Amino acid sequence: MNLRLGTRGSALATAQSGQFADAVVAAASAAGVEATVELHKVTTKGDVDRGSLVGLSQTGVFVTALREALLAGECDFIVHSLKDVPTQPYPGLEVVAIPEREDPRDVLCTDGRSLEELPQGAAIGTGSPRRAAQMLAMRPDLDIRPLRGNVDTRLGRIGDGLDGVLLAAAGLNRLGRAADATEPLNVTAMVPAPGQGALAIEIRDDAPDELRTLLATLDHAETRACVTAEREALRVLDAGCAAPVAAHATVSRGRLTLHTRVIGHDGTLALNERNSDVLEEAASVGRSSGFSLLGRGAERLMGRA
Ligand SMILES: NCc1[nH]cc(CCC(=O)O)c1CC(=O)O
Repeated sequence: MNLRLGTRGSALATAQSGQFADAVVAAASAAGVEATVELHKVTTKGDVDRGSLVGLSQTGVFVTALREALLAGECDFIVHSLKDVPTQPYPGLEVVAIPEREDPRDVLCTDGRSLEELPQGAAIGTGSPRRAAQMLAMRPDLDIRPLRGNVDTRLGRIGDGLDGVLLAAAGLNRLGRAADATEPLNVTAMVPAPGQGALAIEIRDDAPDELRTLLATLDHAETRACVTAEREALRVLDAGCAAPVAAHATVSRGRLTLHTRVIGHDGTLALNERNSDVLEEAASVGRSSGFSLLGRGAERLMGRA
């Protein structure tokens, strides 16, 4: 099989697509099939826009161009950062695998100082309302500044107007920049974004069985259950990647526990919901968490009521 993997051109997208391509070749070889994977570069609107995340009118700007290239037959499959993928299904496409998740945590990157060591009023860059609000809940004195751009650009701002920046551990790890993470933030203080650290592999729904079967071997059931719960909560809350909504599921002894948090923009008010059940009920755990939060006034916190 000679396969074409559609990818964005950013360093992070290229790194994670390249790593996944290697995994596909290895999985094929383990199954006694010879496969090659060639990266096909696609430019997306999200790579061009440089505004703050909050300013984007809709979620999914990073994924639409890739999906169109896949539907047009320019490539055979695509790899997304799951947290950038809108919750509604896309006609004609199918998520065939969700590989094992990377570190789901957010990290603080500074010149070496921990969060505790940063002075009163220190300037922290993030374009994410979820990160901003939870950061302010921990340290109300911090000066949260808007920040966008690729990981390199963001790291470059440390010591250049900013004392620190907030990033996903997964992105740094995939770029081989784990050493730039000064302090990983625990998932209770800084609940991650739904799907953070996970990838979603998409094919056309008329993809050949051989390709479908090969990619499906890279699915990780536990990760799939966790992100199903997280994204179902997000879907019920009708929130996108720019909303101050956090959801993180873990699995222990066959049970899945989902922690969902909706935070007011200044971090002073938050609603938390914890639900757990067997893995098979992942979607219903997410759904009931979302509905409980709506019943408790989540819409007001999200600024919609
Ligand atoms: N919204 C940008 C984005 N989309 C995916 C990642 C990397 C982390 C992941 O794969 O979940 C990042 C960068 C970041 O949030 O620091």
